[in-house]
Amino acid sequence: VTGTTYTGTGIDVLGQSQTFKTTKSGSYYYLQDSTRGKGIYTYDAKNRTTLPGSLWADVDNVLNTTYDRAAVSAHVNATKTYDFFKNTYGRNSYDNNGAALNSTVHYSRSYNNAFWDGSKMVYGDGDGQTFTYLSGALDVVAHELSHAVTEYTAGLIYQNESGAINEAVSDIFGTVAEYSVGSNFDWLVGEDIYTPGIAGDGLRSMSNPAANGDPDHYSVRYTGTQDNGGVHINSGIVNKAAYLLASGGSHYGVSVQGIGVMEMGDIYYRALTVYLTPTSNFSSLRQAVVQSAKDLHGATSTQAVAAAKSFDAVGIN
Ligand SMILES: Cc1cccc(C(=O)O)c1OC(=O)C1CC1
Ligand SMILES: [Ca+2]
Ligand SMILES: [Zn+2]
Repeated sequence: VTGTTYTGTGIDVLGQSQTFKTTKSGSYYYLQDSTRGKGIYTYDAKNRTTLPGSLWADVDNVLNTTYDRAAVSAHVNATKTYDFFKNTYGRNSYDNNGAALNSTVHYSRSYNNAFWDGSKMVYGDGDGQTFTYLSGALDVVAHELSHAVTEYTAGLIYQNESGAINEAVSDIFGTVAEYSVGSNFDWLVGEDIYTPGIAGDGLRSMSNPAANGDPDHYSVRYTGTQDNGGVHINSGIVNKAAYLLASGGSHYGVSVQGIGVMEMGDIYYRALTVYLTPTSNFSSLRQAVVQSAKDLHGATSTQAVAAAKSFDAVGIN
């Protein structure tokens, strides 16, 4: 809408008070932040499946109802993710040209899912057991937006090894975003909105993929056809390598020197945007990450050595 920028207030899915940019037009305040790129827009699907739904309109710029929470989280977490990519990597939205960030919440009924549909992020409410409102987690929002970044850069095909890299890239930047601009950092994915009745678990674990039954070494990779050839399963192998590169540790008898979360993120961002292609497999990912570490830190740097070791530790040559 065309209007005037205001600062709205509200409560998010996690019960935290938030402020965010809104646009007043006529007698409504809309969840439209016109201060970032071509804008951040949050829509309401009203528990149906027609997309994008209607731009979220509020009468008093105060979003404190239970129904409002999913929208507050989607808008705030999209804002935080926009700022993360801009401030950390100099990337202006997913297309690096300020593309509008569109999110839809209250999609369908009890929908245990979140996805990037090629032009917008879509979040279900969850069924209250397996998931609560999926926009409530920064690492989930950044995961979904990272799918868009991947589409505009490496274009990793969403199946088999290239698809597992696509998924791991989203888990990696979801976690780096949580470390950089979020709160309660951990190596779990989606912990803030997964099984609200159970503490300490996540949809996936990057530090210990096996905790969720996912592989943490190439020798135990999934080779079946489910999940587009295991894109959310074999991502555990790459997630483990990224975790080891950031935090260090010993795995399958291989010791890795940790270089920190942000330096790991910088290396994977360069690999994604400079070297990876739609058909990259795990072996080409190793080459891309090691080369990126050399580009950024030097051929014989600690970072380059650790990058190679992190792939040795998960059996990728
Ligand atoms: C919950 C869910 C189901 C299916 C696909 C995805 C997907 O976006 O790949 C998905 O969202 C996530 O994985 C986010 C990180 C928690
Ligand atoms: Ca997390
Ligand atoms: Zn994903």
